[in-house]
Amino acid sequence: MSELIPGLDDLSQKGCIEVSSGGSEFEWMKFEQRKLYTNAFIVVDGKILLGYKKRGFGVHKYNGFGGKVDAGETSIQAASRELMEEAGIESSLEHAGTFLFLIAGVEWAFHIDIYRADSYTGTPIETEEMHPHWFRINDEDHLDTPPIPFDKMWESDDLWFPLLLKKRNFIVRTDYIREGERDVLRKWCVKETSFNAS
Ligand SMILES: CNc1ncnc2c1ncn2[C@@H]1O[C@H](COP(=O)(O)OP(=O)(O)OP(=O)(O)O)[C@@H](O)[C@H]1O
Repeated sequence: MSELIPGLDDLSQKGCIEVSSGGSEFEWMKFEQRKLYTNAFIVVDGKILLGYKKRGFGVHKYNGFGGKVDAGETSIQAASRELMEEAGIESSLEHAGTFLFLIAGVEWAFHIDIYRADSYTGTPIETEEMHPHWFRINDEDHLDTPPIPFDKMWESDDLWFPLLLKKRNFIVRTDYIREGERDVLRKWCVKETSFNAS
């Protein structure tokens, strides 16, 4: 039985398989409040759509499309709204994972609901916040499309992307520190919560 991750629902961790963890020499960071965010990934025909963030938090990184959940909105409503605002597309999103992210210097914890979809309608467009690009998800197909640019993403993304791409559900906690201009991963735990791969 692996350690329960503090800050994430205990029940959802029951019977989970720990996929990876690190930074056991450090304590999990404390936090007083959490803010709800979303992050949506479209995976179609061997490719994933990521956006290059042009401004704000996580600027110059590639990521899914998402943002804060507004008052009066459910998380999935926020995820659909952000996907339209940031990429100009609509999609039927499925919940893929829950991600708790702390970073030294930010007083709240980011509680991020991660969504995925294998289809969408519309055409991805560049918006004020994001520039969309397709990346191949393996090295067997679409060799004319670049691979996922993990070196230009959050350092922890490659810990849970394999689960996202295999359609396995997961929970993740990552604690980061700031070193100068860099955000550095210090402690993490990734658990798979569903074992019914499709
Ligand atoms: C390791 N840490 C992380 N790993 C992966 N993704 C992360 C993340 N930490 C934040 N994210 C995502 O980054 C976006 C920020 O959203 P952010 O631009 O601040 O929100 P929103 O669009 O509401 O902002 P504006 O108020 O319009 O500027 C949002 O998708 C959120 O899920």
